[in-house]
Amino acid sequence: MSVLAETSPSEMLGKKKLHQMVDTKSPSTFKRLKVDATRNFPENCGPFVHENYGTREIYPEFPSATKLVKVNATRNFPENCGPCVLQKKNERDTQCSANAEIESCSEVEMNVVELGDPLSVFVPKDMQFDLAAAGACEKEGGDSSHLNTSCQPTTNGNHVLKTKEENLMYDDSTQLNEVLVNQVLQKPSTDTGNTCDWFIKGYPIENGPELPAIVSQENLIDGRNDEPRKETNKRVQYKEVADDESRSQVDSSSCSESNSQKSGDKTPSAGKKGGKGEIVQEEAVKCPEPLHTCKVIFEDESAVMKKQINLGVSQEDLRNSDVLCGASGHGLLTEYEHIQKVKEVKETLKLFDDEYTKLLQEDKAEKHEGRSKRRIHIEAAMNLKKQKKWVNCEWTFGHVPGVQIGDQFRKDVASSIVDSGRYDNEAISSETFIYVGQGGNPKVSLNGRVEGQKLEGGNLALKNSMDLGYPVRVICSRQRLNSEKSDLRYIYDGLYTVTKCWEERAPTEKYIFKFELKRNLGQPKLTRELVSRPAKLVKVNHSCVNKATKSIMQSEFVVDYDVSQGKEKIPIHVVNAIDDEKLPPFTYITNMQYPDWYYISRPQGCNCTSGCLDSEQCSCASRNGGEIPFNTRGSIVRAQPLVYECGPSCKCPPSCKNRVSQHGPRYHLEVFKTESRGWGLRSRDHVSSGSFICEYVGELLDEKEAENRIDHDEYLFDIGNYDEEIPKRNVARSNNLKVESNSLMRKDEDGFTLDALRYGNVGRFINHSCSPNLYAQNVMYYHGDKRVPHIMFFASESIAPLEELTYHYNYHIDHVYDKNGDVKRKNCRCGSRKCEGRMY
Ligand SMILES: C[S@@+](CC[C@H](N)C(=O)[O-])C[C@H]1O[C@@H](n2cnc3c(N)ncnc32)[C@H](O)[C@@H]1O
Repeated sequence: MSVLAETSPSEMLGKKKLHQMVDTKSPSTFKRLKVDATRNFPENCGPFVHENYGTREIYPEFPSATKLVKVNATRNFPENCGPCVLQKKNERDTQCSANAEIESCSEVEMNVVELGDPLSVFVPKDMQFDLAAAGACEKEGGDSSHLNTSCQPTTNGNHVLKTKEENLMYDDSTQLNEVLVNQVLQKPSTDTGNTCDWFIKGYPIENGPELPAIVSQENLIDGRNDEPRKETNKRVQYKEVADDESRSQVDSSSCSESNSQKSGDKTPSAGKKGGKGEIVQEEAVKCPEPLHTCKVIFEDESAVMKKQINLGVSQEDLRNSDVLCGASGHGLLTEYEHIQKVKEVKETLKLFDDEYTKLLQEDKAEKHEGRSKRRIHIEAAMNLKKQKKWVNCEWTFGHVPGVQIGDQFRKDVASSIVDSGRYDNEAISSETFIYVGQGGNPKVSLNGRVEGQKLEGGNLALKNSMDLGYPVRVICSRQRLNSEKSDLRYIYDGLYTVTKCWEERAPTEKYIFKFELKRNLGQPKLTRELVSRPAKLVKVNHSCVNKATKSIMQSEFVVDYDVSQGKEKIPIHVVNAIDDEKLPPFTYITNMQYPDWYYISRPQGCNCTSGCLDSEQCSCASRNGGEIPFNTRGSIVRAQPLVYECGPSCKCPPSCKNRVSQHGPRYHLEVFKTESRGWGLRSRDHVSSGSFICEYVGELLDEKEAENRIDHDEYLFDIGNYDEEIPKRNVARSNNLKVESNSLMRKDEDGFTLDALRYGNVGRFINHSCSPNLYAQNVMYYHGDKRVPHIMFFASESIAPLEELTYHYNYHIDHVYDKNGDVKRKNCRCGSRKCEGRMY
């Protein structure tokens, strides 16, 4: 036997194996060690812990707990407590935080979301355009301050992804691209009374009656172009839509009888069927009230339904409409909405300007008296907020509705952007620049201490934007020559995409993040009247920069785009920024490989057809002490000796909330080469505490076979060694449901081992750390043999993106032996402050 307790001489021959943690950090599985597993689960440490700035608060939602427990948030597994699970969004998660953001305008401050916060970048003046030289900003009164309070939901990744979907709203599942345009406002046209003059952008209507009075916005755009717009051969046809269906897709309450009648006039659908390749239009109703939902099905995405309404908006405004150029982040604003937004924003800017000017005068007077410390732009913004004059309070990707390229603002703009101007950004060309991440800037350090930048806050957000391909708004700053500092102007430059990001050593010797941003195509240029392009173009050789600085994120370091070869739902990249080594070969498997001799016994499943909602009735929950061990977000509530998930023998659906780890990894995991520990594993996403990471999958070996493999023991993992004891207070909740015996009756000779050397999954790359952020959880779901539980890794704390994922191997020093019975030693290189120096 490989890992031996002090006492048994017969066990002095054997191999080293990997083990789950057995100390206070996780349930015990360690063979032949006497470990009191119950001390992980004391009576006084309840479930459902909520992290909030060091105070973890029990979340009463599920199942029932009401007390507050103060826990040192930096510890993985407090001695008396299981893993801490984020249960409830904190206040910042759910509320518009524009106040706080505006108040804290000191440097680049971008709201951070756990995943994918597309954001705005402020480009400081030293790489900006010389507007004064170009004669811009001459009109004092014409410049407006901008008050665009994009209150970003500072929330978890799921929310943001959802937001993205809400904005994109393309449904690939349909044969035709289907675009749901929410809240398409339809107001009475001034010249036609209660009618809505819809038109289809740019396409000739061949099959089907003509639409009335089509004044395409695109025609207006074409008018400014010398180039004639190409005619397309796309045909527009209409699908027959039953009145009922039509009405239900628009707002039935507001579009009643007259709509259905007029749909006969306006929708040339009657009698025509939408065939393959046809555009199918399903709305074309006249509606005196705003529609709430208007369903439009297009042959392709570029056919955008628009509405021309005389709103007193000049053609100039319309020409500047970048929606028409496809530059909008989501491209789904109708002309009407856009024009409305432009008006709205302009009005708000004007109000802000007035308020700002008023306060400026007051301030000047106070300064004169030597008593002013006011931040008037914030005051002005807050005054407008009180008057409920803020606009664009929803988070949106892409352009801010109503803000057009070239718009100038007097002071700090969207809540996500704050003046910087002190970072060494570099312009590469008129379309590309290198943006330096936030933090670690000696120019802004208050205490003179300069620290390396971290992949958090705005830096993380930018990286996420890169990964997700989200557009980033860029705002440039400039100060007019010979003008006062208060006359700093910001100019909206449009959308950019983060194309690269890397880490490099700054002159301060600290590491900083750099991001390459490229201007999105199809956007109106900042014209010469507005800006002149940067005078100083600094040429940077990217590859040199990256190689010299050991970039960890460049695609050139990706040695494999999916080590799982499509077997996992989310591809797993392999990156090596250290040397030229490739990943040693192995066969990727996603399920434990059972030997022929092993009999897979089926457990008795639950009968909950509706998804184990009633944890008191579910027999799987009863095995877990009457509780579903996961919260509503699928995070494990606490470490347990054994967790029972529902499985193939259960009647509940795959979506049952008691099936978490069996669905495989949910995060973008990445195998990467470490400096001194071979390959390791990390997540490109933020991981919240209690989240499932992956299983440790390998060949199942019996004791004898494991001994045979002692010379190649790097990937051996002893399993099934644990004391199963469910805390009494939980058992008490199991009512009269049958609870299986908790006694494991484990004998040493029953030992099983997993070997992931030849066959394994991503779990085989997880290294040991003396300060781990994962723990190994025994989970049962597939079979009923408790000697062979699944080894599932869960996060024992929140983990930042790209932080290495580790667990404690739990070797006992001087108790790992080689084939000859000699003690084996291995130094630990986990690098943590608590490192014990030796792994075994
Ligand atoms: C399961 S493998 C982990 C993946 C491995 N690093 C690789 O390259 O495939 C275990 C082996 O990784 C190395 N290792 C893991 N954690 C380590 C640590 N903290 N210090 C030194 N070596 C470590 C040891 O060689 C160990 O036997």
